[in-house]
Amino acid sequence: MSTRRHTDSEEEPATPTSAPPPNKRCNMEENGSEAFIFDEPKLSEKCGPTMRRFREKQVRNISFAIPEGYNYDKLEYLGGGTYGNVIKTTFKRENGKEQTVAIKKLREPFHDPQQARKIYREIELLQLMRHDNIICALDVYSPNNFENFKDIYIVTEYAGQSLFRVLKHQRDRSVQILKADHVKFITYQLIRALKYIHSANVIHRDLKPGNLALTDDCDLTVLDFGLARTLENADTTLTTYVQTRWYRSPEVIYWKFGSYSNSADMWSVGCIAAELLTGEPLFPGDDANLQYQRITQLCGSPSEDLLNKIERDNSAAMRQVIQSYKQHKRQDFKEYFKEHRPSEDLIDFLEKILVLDPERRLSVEEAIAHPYLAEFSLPDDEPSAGRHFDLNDGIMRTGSEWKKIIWEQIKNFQRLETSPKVPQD
Ligand SMILES: Nc1ncnc2c1ncn2[C@@H]1O[C@H](COP(=O)(O)OP(=O)(O)OP(=O)(O)O)[C@@H](O)[C@H]1O
Repeated sequence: MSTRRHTDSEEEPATPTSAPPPNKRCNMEENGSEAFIFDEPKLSEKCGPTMRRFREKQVRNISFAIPEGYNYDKLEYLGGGTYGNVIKTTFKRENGKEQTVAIKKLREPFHDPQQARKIYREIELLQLMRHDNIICALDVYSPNNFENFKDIYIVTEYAGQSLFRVLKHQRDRSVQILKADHVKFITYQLIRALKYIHSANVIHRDLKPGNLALTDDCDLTVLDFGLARTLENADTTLTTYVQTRWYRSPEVIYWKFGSYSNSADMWSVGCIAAELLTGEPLFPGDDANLQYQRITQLCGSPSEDLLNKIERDNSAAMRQVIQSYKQHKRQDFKEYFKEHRPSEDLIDFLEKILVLDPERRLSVEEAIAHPYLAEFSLPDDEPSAGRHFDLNDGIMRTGSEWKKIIWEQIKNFQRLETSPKVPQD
């Protein structure tokens, strides 16, 4: 049984209370956040794409529409990012069991066609992805009618504390919550999820601790597909804003490299695994230049071979710019990380992922077979998607076209057995 406490979200730690394996479990205490208790608000008339009733609730001055059937008494604020605000609540499943969920209210979903397309992708992927370590949508709704369609809510299973908060708590309190076995188990689950994601021909593009959640048992879930795209998509103008910079690969920040490939996600895995080991972000550059310096100080400046590839895929001018930066030799990883006493396997794993040339970086298939993860790896239980996901979102569409498409997407949302039932009269 987990020991859940409910206190302020900034203060509360997630603390593993027991050693992880042999059964691949690591107890983590998980916190709640602020609880908001209100007078009972009225149920609306039936409205929205699926004709449901809602109650309006304020959380941190943000108005949330809570569908009939959900618990609206106690809403906890989980956080807000670029694309929305998230609260936690529950609903009763058909079997009477309480399901804890995260409800994300998207911020200005129809601000522009690009934003609308991101939302479309996210809702599609949240229905297509079916994997233990990947979040899936239980419900999607809007309380608006088509004429004033502006608010979209996505409901996912509550997946636990964000890894960002666990790491922040470690730093703030100077405690070590994540021990070597936790680091390995978290990394394994991340790679297991990525194997599925890449096999579907999807790149996540925004892997970072804030997009990973951990349960009390140290089960990891990849959240948030807002920036993901398929490799087949014609939209190949890949801008550098796509990922939080600290976890972004050098080929994404500094030079275009062939087409943007899923090895960029592997770079993020390397940064996350190193941060799990040390407790500190690996390349926390305040700007793109400082970021580049930090990367090359550890991983070395581009080799002649890589420079040739950069020139081939970009221009001679780009090569010159890169050569004009201060040149660094690759450091000895064993020496660099020695105070954290990593295993030889972990050092080898990091060495093979934190490689500037994406063509030489470990692929997800190679990573899952690496000796570092052998303790957890069960090849028969590491599913692939079995097909490429085609999002059919490469066509340029206007804002109002996206509005119609997303309205239909919500109307036709594929409910799961664990989804809340829409009350019928
Ligand atoms: N299903 C979920 N289970 C648990 N926590 C969640 C879930 N979905 C979102 N969260 C948490 O809610 C918070 C806000 O999420 P959101 O995706 O809006 O922002 P973010 O990922 O922090 O930032 P950004 O979107 O700018 O990258 C995060 O701390 C995230 O971990």
